[in-house]
Amino acid sequence: MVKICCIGAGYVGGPTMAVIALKCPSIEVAVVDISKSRIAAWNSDQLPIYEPGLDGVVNQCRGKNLFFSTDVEKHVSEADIVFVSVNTPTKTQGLGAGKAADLTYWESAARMIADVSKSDKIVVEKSTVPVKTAEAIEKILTHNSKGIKFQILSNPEFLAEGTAIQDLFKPDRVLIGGRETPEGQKAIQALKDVYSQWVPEERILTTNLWSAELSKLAANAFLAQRISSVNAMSALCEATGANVQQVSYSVGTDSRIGPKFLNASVGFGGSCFQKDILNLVYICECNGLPEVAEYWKQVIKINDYQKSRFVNRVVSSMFNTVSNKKIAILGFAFKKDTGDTRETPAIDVCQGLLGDKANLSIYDPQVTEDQIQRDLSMNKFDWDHPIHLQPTSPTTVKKVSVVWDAYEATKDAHGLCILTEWDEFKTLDYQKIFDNMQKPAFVFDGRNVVDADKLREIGFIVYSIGKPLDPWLKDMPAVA
Ligand SMILES: NC(=O)C1=CN([C@@H]2O[C@H](COP(=O)(O)OP(=O)(O)OC[C@H]3O[C@@H](n4cnc5c(N)ncnc54)[C@H](O)[C@@H]3O)[C@@H](O)[C@H]2O)C=CC1
Ligand SMILES: O=C(O)[C@H]1O[C@H](OP(=O)(O)OP(=O)(O)OC[C@H]2O[C@@H](n3ccc(=O)[nH]c3=O)[C@H](O)[C@@H]2O)[C@H](O)[C@@H](O)[C@@H]1O
Repeated sequence: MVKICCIGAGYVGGPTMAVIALKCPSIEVAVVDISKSRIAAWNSDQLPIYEPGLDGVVNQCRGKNLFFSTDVEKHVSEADIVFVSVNTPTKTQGLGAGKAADLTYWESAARMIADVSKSDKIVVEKSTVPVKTAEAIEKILTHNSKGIKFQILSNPEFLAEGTAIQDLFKPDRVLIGGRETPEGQKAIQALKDVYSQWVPEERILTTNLWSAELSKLAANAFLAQRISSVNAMSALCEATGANVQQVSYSVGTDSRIGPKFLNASVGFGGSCFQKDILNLVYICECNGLPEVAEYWKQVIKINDYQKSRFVNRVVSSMFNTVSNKKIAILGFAFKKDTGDTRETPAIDVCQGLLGDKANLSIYDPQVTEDQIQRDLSMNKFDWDHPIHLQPTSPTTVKKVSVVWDAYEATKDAHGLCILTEWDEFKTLDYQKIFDNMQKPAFVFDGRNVVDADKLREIGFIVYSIGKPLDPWLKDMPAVA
């Protein structure tokens, strides 16, 4: 029986391995992690991450051919294929701080693999890593190998949170990069044999190592660039009276451009887009390509601009001050159908409003009070380290309350901001909300989820990102 071990039981390691176990009953899959609480949660009814459909997959395989364990060394030493899906955060100190990937966790995993291995292994990069990481890993493994042979493969993951299970069941493609030697090709074939249990042959792409590593950074950069492009247009739409949804639709019907990923928003979030683009920028700089680095940096600059533009709009509309005004925040996760708050635009928007002395009342159906308080008090990039290494008791932000209901959040509020596109925000009783708010009552829709015309009929002053402005808002320009 082929044995797979995955180091890192996070958003990628957990769902990916659960699907491999489900689709390949003849393979034994162990997912290991240094975080005891995470593994305990994977072994309980309350999984550590919220992902539609994940419970069902885990329940079908756990205890049969899918195991979660903190016994990292035992499972690595027994495995034929070792996936590494650990954190690759942005460096916060030293050379390349604020841009380069911090490979501390990767390196310690590689050293441990070399230490405990007693048989030949295929080591698979599942984490997103800088180009040429495989070469560094190869060096660590071969210098410490005691004669054992390792083949390194790059097999980046393209799943998106909230749709992880369907993305894994029906991926657009699976990408496997390996050495162009007979041993490298044999390793590629071994991994192909795993995926081909459920992924059509033509969707399994094979390349050299560096193309696979770079393709992952490139794919995320292209996706994020689309959002920054449409968000840049949203600012121009507001200035000219165009409607960004109509513009996106018109642009996206060109088959060369395509309709997906053109929704204007308060900004993109998530653990990877910013981190991976910064990483790409750093690689370009290291390779003497400052113009290319500058090009990709703009994607992040526009994203930051979009978030601060939103905050300025809120403040300027409300007579240029939100000091001691209650502002309701609906949605804190970085997108709907996940409880993940890593790099969520809500953090920057909330911090911007707190900077103007607002009182915030926050509601998100999947994010806990503890998580929100941690996010609002944590230093940039600290969130991307294993949970047990993060600050344990961050200070509570006093002007923030977290409630479990949208009606409670909006009661007596002067304004409400929609920051995540949760479906339930479309069908709230906005008449009831209006009746219980201070007047004039404002809605700032950062995701274009509400029917602005209906809300205006009720009496709200409505701002919808990228849409023609209410006369009220036109008279109050948001100048920083
Ligand atoms: N979250 C996502 O949707 C996607 C993430 N990625 C990439 O996958 C990688 C992992 O991301 P996530 O799963 O989101 O991170 P995560 O933080 O959810 O999980 C990483 C896990 O690795 C564990 N870990 C760290 N060092 C370890 C070690 N030496 N031994 C054992 N366990 C260790 C941590 O405790 C943590 O549970 C990153 O490189 C990320 O860029 C790629 C595609 C999608
Ligand atoms: O490497 C990764 O981590 C993953 O990053 C993204 O996945 P994810 O961040 O989970 O979610 P997305 O659906 O891409 O959304 C990212 C952010 O962009 C925003 N977004 C997305 C689409 C859009 O049209 N407009 C928009 O503002 C979302 O609200 C969210 O804040 C990619 O879509 C995945 O392919 C990739 O594997």
